[in-house]
Amino acid sequence: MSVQTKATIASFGGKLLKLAHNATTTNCEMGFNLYLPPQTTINALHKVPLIIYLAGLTCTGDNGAEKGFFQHAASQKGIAILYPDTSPRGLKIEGEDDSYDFGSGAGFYVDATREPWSKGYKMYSYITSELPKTVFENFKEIDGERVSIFGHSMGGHGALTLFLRNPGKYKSVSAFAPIANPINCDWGKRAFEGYFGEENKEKWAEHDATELVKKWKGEPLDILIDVGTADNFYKQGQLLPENFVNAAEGKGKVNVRWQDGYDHSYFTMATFADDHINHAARYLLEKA
Ligand SMILES: N[C@@H](CCC(=O)N[C@@H](CS)C(=O)NCC(=O)O)C(=O)O
Repeated sequence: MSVQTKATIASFGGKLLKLAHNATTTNCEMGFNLYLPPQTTINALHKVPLIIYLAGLTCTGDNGAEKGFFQHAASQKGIAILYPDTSPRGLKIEGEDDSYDFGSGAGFYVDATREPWSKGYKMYSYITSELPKTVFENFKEIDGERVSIFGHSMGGHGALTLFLRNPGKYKSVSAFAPIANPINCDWGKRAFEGYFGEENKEKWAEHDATELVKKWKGEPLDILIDVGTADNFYKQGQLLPENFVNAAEGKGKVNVRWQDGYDHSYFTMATFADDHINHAARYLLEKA
């Protein structure tokens, strides 16, 4: 599985690589970004852990890499960052590019079971399996045994659900403004109806962080979540973090920090980026 390098950009002493590969799960070429911290160039034998950043609606792998400021702390800690795209592109499915919250840019990190989306909208398999396998094969400086995950909005939903569905696969999880209970908000209902079908409510629950956390039987949780008090999507009831916190009662620590005056944008993420990388670093470096 070869990877094509489109650009190499110096960033915080390391390298941000703009890459692409032909993915079989999503049936198209997928672009992604990979940040290699300075530790990998200083000593090629030094293996670094990886954190996967899942972006939100309308995003590609570029948004987090260019506006999240995650490379700052990652370069200090010696952590690589993988920035995937949020959906397949150009599958020529009717209506694919018509709305910002469904289809391209809105894969919701699920494997669609409903036609025609089931042809390539397999972002769950792509993120949990095909993409990391490709990265570990092509970049030997990354330690495939030490991987964490985090994300924003739709990507926060992705990070929480991938972590909760795969106990032990990821060393830690955190999120900015996650869609924490998609089966009960408009964004989630639209996506799950489209990708799974209206009738398939069991499948909906399998990809809902609030439903999943109720069933959690793994290690005590330690989840960091930032939500801005000026986040319009929170105010519209798209995020529902309180439902997640209530459902996680007795399962460990869910630290929701209400950030006064902050909105849904990348300014919020850039501001608290270091905290999320440091949260992951505790599990990827100190407890590993
Ligand atoms: N276009 C949508 C908003 C979409 C949106 O805010 N997307 C967030 C993730 S949910 C984002 O990160 N956008 C890209 C950016 O800010 O760089 C609207 O106008 O309501």
